Amino acid sequence: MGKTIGLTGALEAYYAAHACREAPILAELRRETARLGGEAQMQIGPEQGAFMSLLVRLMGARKVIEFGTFTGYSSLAMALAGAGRITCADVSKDFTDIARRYWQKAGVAERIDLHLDGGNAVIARCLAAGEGGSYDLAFIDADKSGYDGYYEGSLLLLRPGGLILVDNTLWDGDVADPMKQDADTVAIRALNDKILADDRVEICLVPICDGLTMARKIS
Ligand SMILES: C[S@@+](CC[C@H](N)C(=O)[O-])C[C@H]1O[C@@H](n2cnc3c(N)ncnc32)[C@H](O)[C@@H]1O
Repeated sequence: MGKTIGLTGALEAYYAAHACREAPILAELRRETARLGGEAQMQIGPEQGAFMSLLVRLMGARKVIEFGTFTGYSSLAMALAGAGRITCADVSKDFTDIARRYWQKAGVAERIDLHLDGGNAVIARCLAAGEGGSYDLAFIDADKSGYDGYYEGSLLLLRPGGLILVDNTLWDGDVADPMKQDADTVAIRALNDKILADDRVEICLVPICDGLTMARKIS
């Protein structure tokens, strides 16, 4: 067995109470997003937001691209951590209207470029604008069938030493259940296998929230 502790019951509650301090504006966005109902479960957890904020700060990440913005939690967390320019791709105006409101409220809106478009179109636009090799960090959290394309696009957009974060790589446990053969699970499993064998990156799959894979572009 591995060494990663399972979080259930009292320990899970203890972890939730001690994992991080959530900024008031992020907590407010979490409360507003919860009012959407079931869709709110798409939002990253506060501990993941804190982890990503630390990574942005530790790397001094200035230029970030995000696939899947939803109501803006991850982008807001990274902007508050000092990311200087965040390119966001999302296809939903309704969800990202909420994000825009919170970016304004937090005073970071001028540092975020939202493209209301699919992730692949945004990659193509960034590459056509000569931005290949210029990003510090990419966060992949959009449609699961698109993950492989966003991963390959991120490798083109990142500088050597840049970091890709791939969300949901444990997919609620379904990746380890051979009975689960739906398209999203199959896509995530395939990408996990590919990243594990990919010598373009150094990796660690961190079992935070729904699983977050860190892949550092080597050269
Ligand atoms: C899991 S949510 C993102 C959560 C967000 N990172 C956060 O912290 O709250 C996934 C988002 O991907 C968006 N999406 C779906 N298909 C997409 C596509 N082809 N390109 C870009 N975004 C897409 C959805 O509209 C949704 O807002």
